[in-house]
Amino acid sequence: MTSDPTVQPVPASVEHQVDAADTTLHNPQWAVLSLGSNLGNRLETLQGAVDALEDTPGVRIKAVSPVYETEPWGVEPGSQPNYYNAVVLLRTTLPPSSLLERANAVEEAFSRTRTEHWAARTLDVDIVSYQDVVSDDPVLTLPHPRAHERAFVLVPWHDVDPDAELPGRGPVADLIGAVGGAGVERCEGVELHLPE
Ligand SMILES: Nc1ncnc2c1ncn2[C@@H]1O[C@H](COP(=O)(O)OP(=O)(O)OP(=O)(O)O)[C@@H](O)[C@H]1O
Ligand SMILES: Nc1nc2c(c(=O)[nH]1)N=C(CO)CN2
Repeated sequence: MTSDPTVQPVPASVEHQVDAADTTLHNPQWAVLSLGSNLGNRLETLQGAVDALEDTPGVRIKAVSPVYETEPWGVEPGSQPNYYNAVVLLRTTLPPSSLLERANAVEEAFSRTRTEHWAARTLDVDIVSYQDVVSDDPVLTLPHPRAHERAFVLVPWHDVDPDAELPGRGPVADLIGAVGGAGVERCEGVELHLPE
């Protein structure tokens, strides 16, 4: 025990937070991100997003999926251009909130503007899952609350991790069986690359 009167006792809640951050720092966690673009040069934008994510301290991309051309989900058919979609698997020492901040910063770097819900966009970066974390916080819901019904997420994820499971929802392969693969076409001859 210190007798220094300027030293205040650290509340147990803060100690737990510091311990949790320390554990994350020494134990990189798996996260799955979904990338989408349906405005501008879609391929260039997705490649730029991969590069920017890989350039993030505390983030290492382990796999990048094939690129799919996909029909816009959740909006009137024909009301928006088709998307290019892909999924990246990464290991990260960032906590989920910092990974979301970085994802939002990468979107903004590609001139993403927020207009109405599910509007066309230059770039969308969603956190599909972060290890086995389950949270209903609206600022960061984990896993992503609509991932299980989106073939444009499930199909590329399954390509890079055939045994993947969506926490609370089950194997990705089974979820694909349930939603089907309609409106999701592999772009032959088009690839995203991990920076050297
Ligand atoms: N898992 C998540 N990944 C990314 N954003 C999330 C997540 N959970 C909650 N959000 C919140 O959702 C807000 C809106 O995100 P965004 O504008 O990208 O939605 P959207 O892409 O149009 O729709 P959707 O969420 O259905 O993909 C973000 O500001 C973020 O705080
Ligand atoms: N095909 C497709 N449809 C979407 C997408 C997307 O990335 N791909 N993103 C949305 C909002 O996140 C809404 N609809």
